Amino acid sequence: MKKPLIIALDFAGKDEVNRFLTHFENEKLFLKVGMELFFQEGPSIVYELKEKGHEIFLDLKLHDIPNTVKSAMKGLAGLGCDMVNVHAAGGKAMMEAALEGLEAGRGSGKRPFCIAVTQLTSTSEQQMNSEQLIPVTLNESVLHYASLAKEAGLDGVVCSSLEAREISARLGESFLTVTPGIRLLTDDAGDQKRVATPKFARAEGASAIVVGRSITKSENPFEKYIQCKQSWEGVLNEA
Ligand SMILES: O=C(O)c1cc(=O)[nH]c(=O)n1[C@@H]1O[C@H](COP(=O)(O)O)[C@@H](O)[C@H]1O
Repeated sequence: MKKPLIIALDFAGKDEVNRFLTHFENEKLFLKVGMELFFQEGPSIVYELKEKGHEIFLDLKLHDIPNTVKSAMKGLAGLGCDMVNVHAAGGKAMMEAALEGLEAGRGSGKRPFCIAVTQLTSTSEQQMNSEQLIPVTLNESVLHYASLAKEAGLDGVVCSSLEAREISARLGESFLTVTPGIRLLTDDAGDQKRVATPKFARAEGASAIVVGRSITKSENPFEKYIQCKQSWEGVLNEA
Protein backbone atom coordinates (compact mmCIF):
# COMPACT_ATOMS: atom_id res chain seq x y z
CA MET A 1 0.00 0.00 0.00
CA LYS A 2 1.45 3.34 -1.06
CA LYS A 3 0.58 5.64 1.86
CA PRO A 4 -2.89 6.65 0.62
CA LEU A 5 -5.06 9.51 1.82
CA ILE A 6 -8.43 7.80 2.23
CA ILE A 7 -11.52 10.01 1.95
CA ALA A 8 -14.38 8.96 4.24
CA LEU A 9 -17.58 9.13 2.19
CA ASP A 10 -19.89 9.69 5.14
CA PHE A 11 -22.90 10.56 3.03
CA ALA A 12 -26.55 9.47 3.17
CA GLY A 13 -26.75 8.13 -0.38
CA LYS A 14 -25.46 7.89 -3.95
CA ASP A 15 -26.72 11.30 -5.05
CA GLU A 16 -24.61 13.05 -2.44
CA VAL A 17 -21.61 10.88 -3.30
CA ASN A 18 -21.90 11.63 -7.00
CA ARG A 19 -22.27 15.35 -6.32
CA PHE A 20 -19.16 15.21 -4.14
CA LEU A 21 -17.17 13.29 -6.76
CA THR A 22 -17.84 15.92 -9.44
CA HIS A 23 -15.10 17.94 -7.67
CA PHE A 24 -12.59 15.17 -8.49
CA GLU A 25 -13.09 14.65 -12.24
CA ASN A 26 -9.97 12.76 -13.24
CA GLU A 27 -8.65 11.67 -9.85
CA LYS A 28 -8.43 8.01 -8.92
CA LEU A 29 -9.17 8.10 -5.20
CA PHE A 30 -9.04 5.78 -2.19
CA LEU A 31 -12.54 6.05 -0.76
CA LYS A 32 -14.03 4.77 2.48
CA VAL A 33 -17.60 3.50 2.40
CA GLY A 34 -18.94 3.37 5.94
CA MET A 35 -22.12 2.23 7.63
CA GLU A 36 -24.21 5.29 6.77
CA LEU A 37 -23.70 4.89 3.04
CA PHE A 38 -23.57 1.08 2.86
CA PHE A 39 -26.73 0.59 4.91
CA GLN A 40 -28.60 2.86 2.48
CA GLU A 41 -27.14 1.69 -0.81
CA GLY A 42 -25.82 -1.83 -0.23
CA PRO A 43 -23.18 -3.55 -2.40
CA SER A 44 -24.04 -1.54 -5.54
CA ILE A 45 -22.22 1.52 -4.16
CA VAL A 46 -19.02 -0.54 -3.94
CA TYR A 47 -19.44 -1.92 -7.48
CA GLU A 48 -20.09 1.55 -8.90
CA LEU A 49 -17.12 3.21 -7.21
CA LYS A 50 -14.83 0.33 -8.24
CA GLU A 51 -16.12 0.63 -11.78
CA LYS A 52 -14.98 4.28 -11.77
CA GLY A 53 -11.48 3.11 -10.87
CA HIS A 54 -11.38 4.04 -7.18
CA GLU A 55 -9.98 1.89 -4.40
CA ILE A 56 -12.40 1.07 -1.60
CA PHE A 57 -12.07 0.64 2.15
CA LEU A 58 -15.36 -0.90 3.28
CA ASP A 59 -15.60 0.21 6.90
CA LEU A 60 -18.32 -1.88 8.55
CA LYS A 61 -16.38 -2.60 11.77
CA LEU A 62 -17.66 -6.13 12.25
CA HIS A 63 -17.94 -7.23 15.89
CA ASP A 64 -19.88 -10.42 16.60
CA ILE A 65 -19.34 -14.09 17.40
CA PRO A 66 -16.68 -15.76 15.22
CA ASN A 67 -19.10 -17.82 13.14
CA THR A 68 -21.23 -14.80 12.23
CA VAL A 69 -18.22 -12.67 11.33
CA LYS A 70 -16.77 -15.48 9.23
CA SER A 71 -19.99 -15.81 7.20
CA ALA A 72 -20.38 -12.05 6.81
CA MET A 73 -16.79 -11.69 5.60
CA LYS A 74 -17.30 -14.52 3.14
CA GLY A 75 -20.01 -12.39 1.51
CA LEU A 76 -18.04 -9.13 1.68
CA ALA A 77 -14.98 -10.75 0.08
CA GLY A 78 -16.90 -11.06 -3.18
CA LEU A 79 -17.59 -7.33 -3.47
CA GLY A 80 -14.11 -6.57 -4.72
CA CYS A 81 -13.15 -3.99 -2.09
CA ASP A 82 -9.54 -3.39 -1.15
CA MET A 83 -9.80 -3.17 2.62
CA VAL A 84 -12.28 -4.23 5.33
CA ASN A 85 -12.25 -4.00 9.12
CA VAL A 86 -13.39 -5.55 12.40
CA HIS A 87 -13.28 -4.43 16.03
CA ALA A 88 -10.29 -5.98 17.83
CA ALA A 89 -12.49 -6.09 20.97
CA GLY A 90 -14.29 -9.01 19.33
CA GLY A 91 -11.24 -11.11 20.19
CA LYS A 92 -8.56 -13.17 18.51
CA ALA A 93 -10.85 -16.04 17.51
CA MET A 94 -13.22 -13.57 15.85
CA MET A 95 -10.37 -11.93 13.93
CA GLU A 96 -9.10 -15.33 12.77
CA ALA A 97 -12.63 -16.19 11.67
CA ALA A 98 -12.80 -12.92 9.71
CA LEU A 99 -9.72 -13.94 7.74
CA GLU A 100 -11.09 -17.44 7.14
CA GLY A 101 -14.28 -15.93 5.76
CA LEU A 102 -12.36 -13.58 3.47
CA GLU A 103 -10.23 -16.45 2.17
CA ALA A 104 -13.30 -18.60 1.58
CA GLY A 105 -15.19 -15.85 -0.24
CA ARG A 106 -12.50 -14.31 -2.40
CA GLY A 107 -12.64 -16.90 -5.18
CA SER A 108 -9.86 -16.15 -7.64
CA GLY A 109 -9.74 -12.49 -6.56
CA LYS A 110 -7.28 -10.83 -4.21
CA ARG A 111 -8.09 -10.95 -0.48
CA PRO A 112 -8.78 -7.43 0.79
CA PHE A 113 -6.56 -6.11 3.56
CA CYS A 114 -8.22 -6.84 6.90
CA ILE A 115 -7.49 -4.44 9.74
CA ALA A 116 -8.79 -4.13 13.31
CA VAL A 117 -10.09 -1.03 15.07
CA THR A 118 -8.23 -0.71 18.39
CA GLN A 119 -9.68 2.13 20.43
CA LEU A 120 -11.87 4.49 18.41
CA THR A 121 -10.30 7.90 17.85
CA SER A 122 -13.41 9.41 19.48
CA THR A 123 -12.45 7.69 22.77
CA SER A 124 -10.32 9.43 25.41
CA GLU A 125 -8.29 7.62 28.04
CA GLN A 126 -10.62 8.87 30.79
CA GLN A 127 -13.67 7.55 28.91
CA MET A 128 -11.99 4.20 28.28
CA ASN A 129 -11.10 3.85 31.97
CA SER A 130 -14.53 4.82 33.31
CA GLU A 131 -16.89 3.45 30.64
CA GLN A 132 -15.10 0.36 29.33
CA LEU A 133 -13.51 -0.33 32.75
CA ILE A 134 -10.13 -0.91 31.09
CA PRO A 135 -7.68 0.16 33.84
CA VAL A 136 -4.59 0.83 31.73
CA THR A 137 -3.38 3.78 29.63
CA LEU A 138 -4.97 4.29 26.24
CA ASN A 139 -1.62 3.59 24.62
CA GLU A 140 -1.36 0.23 26.39
CA SER A 141 -4.86 -0.74 25.36
CA VAL A 142 -4.21 0.17 21.71
CA LEU A 143 -0.91 -1.73 21.72
CA HIS A 144 -2.56 -4.74 23.30
CA TYR A 145 -5.31 -4.83 20.67
CA ALA A 146 -2.72 -4.31 17.92
CA SER A 147 -0.65 -7.26 19.18
CA LEU A 148 -3.78 -9.41 19.31
CA ALA A 149 -4.65 -8.44 15.73
CA LYS A 150 -1.15 -9.32 14.59
CA GLU A 151 -1.30 -12.71 16.37
CA ALA A 152 -4.60 -13.38 14.59
CA GLY A 153 -2.86 -12.77 11.26
CA LEU A 154 -4.49 -9.45 10.36
CA ASP A 155 -2.72 -6.94 8.12
CA GLY A 156 -2.85 -4.01 10.51
CA VAL A 157 -4.98 -1.77 12.68
CA VAL A 158 -6.98 1.42 12.79
CA CYS A 159 -5.52 3.66 15.49
CA SER A 160 -4.82 7.36 15.99
CA SER A 161 -1.59 8.89 14.69
CA LEU A 162 -0.51 9.28 18.31
CA GLU A 163 -0.04 5.50 18.60
CA ALA A 164 1.28 4.70 15.12
CA ARG A 165 4.98 5.02 15.87
CA GLU A 166 4.96 2.61 18.82
CA ILE A 167 2.85 0.04 16.97
CA SER A 168 5.31 0.02 14.05
CA ALA A 169 8.26 -0.20 16.43
CA ARG A 170 6.76 -3.20 18.24
CA LEU A 171 4.98 -5.01 15.42
CA GLY A 172 6.99 -4.04 12.36
CA GLU A 173 6.78 -1.46 9.58
CA SER A 174 4.77 -3.77 7.33
CA PHE A 175 1.93 -4.01 9.91
CA LEU A 176 -0.48 -1.31 8.69
CA THR A 177 -1.45 1.67 10.83
CA VAL A 178 -4.48 3.36 9.28
CA THR A 179 -5.17 6.61 11.12
CA PRO A 180 -8.43 8.60 11.23
CA GLY A 181 -8.88 11.64 13.51
CA ILE A 182 -7.08 13.80 10.96
CA ARG A 183 -7.51 17.58 10.85
CA LEU A 184 -5.62 20.58 9.50
CA LEU A 185 -4.75 23.01 12.31
CA THR A 186 -7.70 25.33 11.67
CA ASP A 187 -10.30 22.52 11.43
CA ASP A 188 -12.89 21.70 14.06
CA ALA A 189 -12.18 18.38 15.81
CA GLY A 190 -15.92 17.64 16.30
CA ASP A 191 -16.43 14.36 18.15
CA GLN A 192 -12.82 13.19 17.63
CA LYS A 193 -10.60 13.08 20.74
CA ARG A 194 -7.25 11.84 19.44
CA VAL A 195 -6.55 14.22 16.59
CA ALA A 196 -3.49 15.16 14.55
CA THR A 197 -2.53 16.79 11.26
CA PRO A 198 -1.65 14.75 8.16
CA LYS A 199 1.94 15.94 8.50
CA PHE A 200 2.14 14.66 12.08
CA ALA A 201 0.69 11.30 11.00
CA ARG A 202 3.37 10.97 8.32
CA ALA A 203 6.12 11.88 10.81
CA GLU A 204 4.82 9.14 13.14
CA GLY A 205 5.01 6.62 10.31
CA ALA A 206 1.29 6.07 9.69
CA SER A 207 0.57 3.83 6.67
CA ALA A 208 -2.54 5.74 5.61
CA ILE A 209 -4.72 8.60 6.81
CA VAL A 210 -8.52 8.72 6.77
CA VAL A 211 -10.00 12.18 6.27
CA GLY A 212 -13.74 12.80 6.34
CA ARG A 213 -15.43 16.05 7.29
CA SER A 214 -12.34 18.25 6.76
CA ILE A 215 -12.75 17.50 3.06
CA THR A 216 -16.40 16.49 2.64
CA LYS A 217 -17.83 19.51 4.53
CA SER A 218 -15.45 21.96 2.94
CA GLU A 219 -16.75 24.67 0.60
CA ASN A 220 -14.07 23.59 -1.85
CA PRO A 221 -13.49 19.85 -1.34
CA PHE A 222 -10.84 19.52 -4.05
CA GLU A 223 -8.75 22.38 -2.71
CA LYS A 224 -9.01 20.95 0.81
CA TYR A 225 -8.07 17.50 -0.46
CA ILE A 226 -4.94 18.93 -2.07
CA GLN A 227 -4.05 20.79 1.14
CA CYS A 228 -4.44 17.61 3.20
CA LYS A 229 -2.44 15.65 0.63
CA GLN A 230 0.34 18.23 0.67
CA SER A 231 0.44 18.17 4.46
CA TRP A 232 0.50 14.33 4.35
CA GLU A 233 3.30 14.40 1.79
CA GLY A 234 5.24 17.00 3.77
CA VAL A 235 4.92 19.70 1.10
CA LEU A 236 2.63 22.01 3.09
CA ASN A 237 4.30 23.33 6.21
CA GLU A 238 1.51 22.46 8.63
CA ALA A 239 2.73 21.56 12.13
O1 LIG B 1 -12.61 2.64 11.22
C1 LIG B 1 -12.63 3.85 10.95
O2 LIG B 1 -12.56 4.23 9.80
C2 LIG B 1 -12.63 4.80 12.08
C3 LIG B 1 -12.07 4.35 13.26
C4 LIG B 1 -11.82 5.26 14.30
O3 LIG B 1 -11.27 4.90 15.35
N1 LIG B 1 -12.19 6.55 14.13
C5 LIG B 1 -12.79 7.02 13.00
O4 LIG B 1 -13.07 8.22 12.92
N2 LIG B 1 -13.06 6.13 11.98
C6 LIG B 1 -13.78 6.61 10.78
O5 LIG B 1 -13.01 7.60 10.13
C7 LIG B 1 -13.84 8.68 9.65
C8 LIG B 1 -13.37 9.97 10.27
O6 LIG B 1 -14.17 11.01 9.82
P1 LIG B 1 -13.87 12.53 10.17
O7 LIG B 1 -13.81 12.66 11.66
O8 LIG B 1 -15.03 13.26 9.59
O9 LIG B 1 -12.56 12.87 9.52
C9 LIG B 1 -15.26 8.30 9.99
O10 LIG B 1 -15.85 7.73 8.83
C10 LIG B 1 -15.15 7.25 11.07
O11 LIG B 1 -16.17 6.28 10.97
